[in-house]
Amino acid sequence: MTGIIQRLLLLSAAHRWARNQSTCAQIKRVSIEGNIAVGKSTFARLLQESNPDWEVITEPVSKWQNVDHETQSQHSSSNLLQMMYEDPKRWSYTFQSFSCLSRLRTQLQPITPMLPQAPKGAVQVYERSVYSDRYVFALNMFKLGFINSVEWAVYQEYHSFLLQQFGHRVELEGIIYLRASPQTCLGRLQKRAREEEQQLELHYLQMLHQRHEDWLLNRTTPVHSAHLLKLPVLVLDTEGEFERNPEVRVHLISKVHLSLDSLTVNSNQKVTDVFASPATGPGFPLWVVTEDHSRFPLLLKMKG
Ligand SMILES: Nc1ncnc2c1ncn2[C@@H]1O[C@H](COP(=O)(O)OP(=O)(O)OP(=O)(O)O)[C@@H](O)[C@H]1O
Ligand SMILES: Nc1nc(=O)c2ncn([C@H]3C[C@H](O)[C@@H](CO)O3)c2[nH]1
Repeated sequence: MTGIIQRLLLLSAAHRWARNQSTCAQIKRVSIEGNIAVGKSTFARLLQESNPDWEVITEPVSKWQNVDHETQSQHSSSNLLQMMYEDPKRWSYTFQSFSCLSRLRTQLQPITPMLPQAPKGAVQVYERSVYSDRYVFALNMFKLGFINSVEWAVYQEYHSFLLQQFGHRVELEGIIYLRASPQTCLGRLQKRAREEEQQLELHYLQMLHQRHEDWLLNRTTPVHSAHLLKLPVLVLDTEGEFERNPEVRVHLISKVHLSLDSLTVNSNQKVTDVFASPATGPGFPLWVVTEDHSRFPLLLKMKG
């Protein structure tokens, strides 16, 4: 009984909190998009270094390189990224299902507890998103004939369904598009020399470049949510060296700051539940769930 009363009190306090100063309304979520090897990870690292308060979430590449499975009761691990590049017709659909799932999982992760207290505003930066999964890569694999029309229909159906179900939880407030020519990306890809990418040709990067241009610049790619249509896109020219050139770096990072300042964030959500943190150790003991199923740490200043 005491438990129920405590829960009700907490819920009502959480409602007050949500009305007054919704933490979720202060978090800006952006994804960094761009061609293979354009410099997303590098730029994400530089953003993190200049904004230690931000939460930068990298692309789950290692998950794709190590898919655990059982073969005749033996534990095994396979490199799906490599399999997809070696035999795209056989593995592209499997790859897109898995990459989409892993991106969804990443975007649904609870925020780090200290993020809402970031003095200059809470920002989450994702390296790619469930959106590029569909409107760049899966679409490209379909156009190349590596995903057939049935697979494409199935992928689109569950992608739309998942996005509809998770609603605001997977929405972004903006996109940073790192833009460079496919030739430049090929040069960086060769310099990085990731083993699985050795066979990649300029033509593939040219196609991916066009998918990015159509989605983010020309806005001619049909998208399936009104939110995406309105999403602000910051285009950064990354043709030049920014890794070692501090002037270019500062210029690009200040552009990100400027555009983040102008972004509006997601609207206040009603609190529907409150729960104790499952994690041990320091952090926030209480979390709230909002009507769109998002979870946020409860930052309450309880009166008297
Ligand atoms: N502006 C730049 N100028 C020159 N080299 C760069 C620049 N940005 C990144 N690089 C180099 O290019 C290579 C690829 O960069 P990075 O791994 O950041 O690309 P990415 O976009 O994250 O790749 P992926 O699409 O595979 O995730 C790295 O060797 C990096 O050091
Ligand atoms: N087919 C396919 N679909 C995706 O959604 C996707 N996302 C990333 N990649 C490839 C690009 C880099 O080689 C490597 C790391 O970004 O993984 C993808 N490939």
